Amino acid sequence: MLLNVHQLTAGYGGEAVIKDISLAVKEHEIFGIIGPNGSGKSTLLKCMYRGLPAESGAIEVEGRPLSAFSNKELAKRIAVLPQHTETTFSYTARQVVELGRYPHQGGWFNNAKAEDKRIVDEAMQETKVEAFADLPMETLSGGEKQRVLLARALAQEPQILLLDEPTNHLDISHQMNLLNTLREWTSSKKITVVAILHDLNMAAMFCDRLMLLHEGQDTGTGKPGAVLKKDKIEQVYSASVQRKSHPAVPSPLITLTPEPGPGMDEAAIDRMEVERSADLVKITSGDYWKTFSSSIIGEGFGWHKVFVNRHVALDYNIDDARQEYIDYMKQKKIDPDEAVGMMTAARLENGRDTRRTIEGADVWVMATAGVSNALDASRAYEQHVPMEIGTINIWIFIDGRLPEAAFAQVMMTATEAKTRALLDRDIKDVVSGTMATGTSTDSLMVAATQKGMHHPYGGTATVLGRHVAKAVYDSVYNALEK
Ligand SMILES: Nc1ncnc2c1ncn2[C@@H]1O[C@H](COP(=O)(O)OP(=O)(O)OP(=O)(O)O)[C@@H](O)[C@H]1O
Repeated sequence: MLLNVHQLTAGYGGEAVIKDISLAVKEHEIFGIIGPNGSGKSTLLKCMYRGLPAESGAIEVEGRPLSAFSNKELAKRIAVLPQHTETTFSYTARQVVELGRYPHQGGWFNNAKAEDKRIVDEAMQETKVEAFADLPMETLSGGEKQRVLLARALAQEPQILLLDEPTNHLDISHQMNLLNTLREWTSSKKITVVAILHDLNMAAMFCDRLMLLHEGQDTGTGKPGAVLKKDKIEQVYSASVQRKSHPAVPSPLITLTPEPGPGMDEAAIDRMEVERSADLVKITSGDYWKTFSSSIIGEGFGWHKVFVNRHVALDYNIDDARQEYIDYMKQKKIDPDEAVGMMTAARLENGRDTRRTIEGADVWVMATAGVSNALDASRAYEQHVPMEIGTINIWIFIDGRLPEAAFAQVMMTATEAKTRALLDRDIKDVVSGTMATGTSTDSLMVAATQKGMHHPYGGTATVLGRHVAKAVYDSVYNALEK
């Protein structure tokens, strides 16, 4: 282990701020320290660079006690980016970076050698601060200063970089750049990073391991996914959070949940406004519904309050259908960010809806069903039918609270019920002649108020699932009558 901390207790004026902390940082890893304000993160980091003596316990670098290193020896191994840096003299940015070479020099920096110059240049390039080289530090912005100080730490060519909130003052793009650069340096420059980070999501994405401090104690060290547990974060930070997966990388994503505002009133479904014409069916709600949808607009999970099913010609074929739909919505004075939008070539007036309010479930289903391109899913691989907007579009509104898994279960339940309606209406695959299970362009949306009755599951074994299934079956079956 490169850096070992054994049962460290330290603080100020005889009062322990961090208690019995042990950790071992491996070579070339990024080790993150997280925790609320005042939990002792900076105090722990200070001990690691000998900025604060330990009351008890020990710290070793390369197996040697920290106290055994001369200042210069230590500075060749450890560079620090502290939280607050006051520069009393007026240095230019370049002079500040040159200070980083001090531990490697025989004397002061006026005898800087070519090698030092090269390293300073490189550090300034890496942190993109060459443009401010000759400007006095005090004229730089907070983020620019931060990058110059990082260049100084880098110019020190340390094995270990200790960073106290390195992303402080940096905008999101520079935060991302810095953390990407640090990750890259762990392999290209073989450095090891210990960083205090406030942004839990950045910490999760960039750190190999995290330590979560709470009131000076380690609440657990490990991989980000293991440390950033919802219950633990809520307890340590006294905040209500949601934990999800990052949509693009395998990393947890922690989001704050604000105190609930004035919620939806009772009978949310009854208060929705329905507008019907040959061109569109539009349902408007005063409140946002949590939606899970396969639609062209408002797809995936989201929160929406306008629901549009739009009629298009059977030969509708536009390259950028999404953009065309957005333009259509704008023309109709509908905000596409607030809307779920589907399209169909089926006649909207043949659409059917079913309301079921029994056994505590309150479900409303609307379906339009065109079956010109009905097909048997098990035979679809044989077919080369051009995609038409035939389409069975189904909307399911639920006045209740559902976890995300229940949204997926409701989708399955609804799909099964839809298929049964097609079988009972004797709808055939237009190519194979076998029984159709759907059409090639069906769409489905589940919307829930996320208030009131809790429905943990949405399968057909549940009250919710049974009523969704029946309402979908009836709506699709009756819509197919025409
Ligand atoms: N020089 C000091 N003298 C006395 N008390 C101090 C000193 N520095 C910090 N403390 C106290 O030690 C506790 C931990 O502070 P520390 O700076 O280590 O917390 P932190 O987790 O880094 O907080 P933050 O997220 O706010 O930066 C705080 O209660 C703080 O007031």
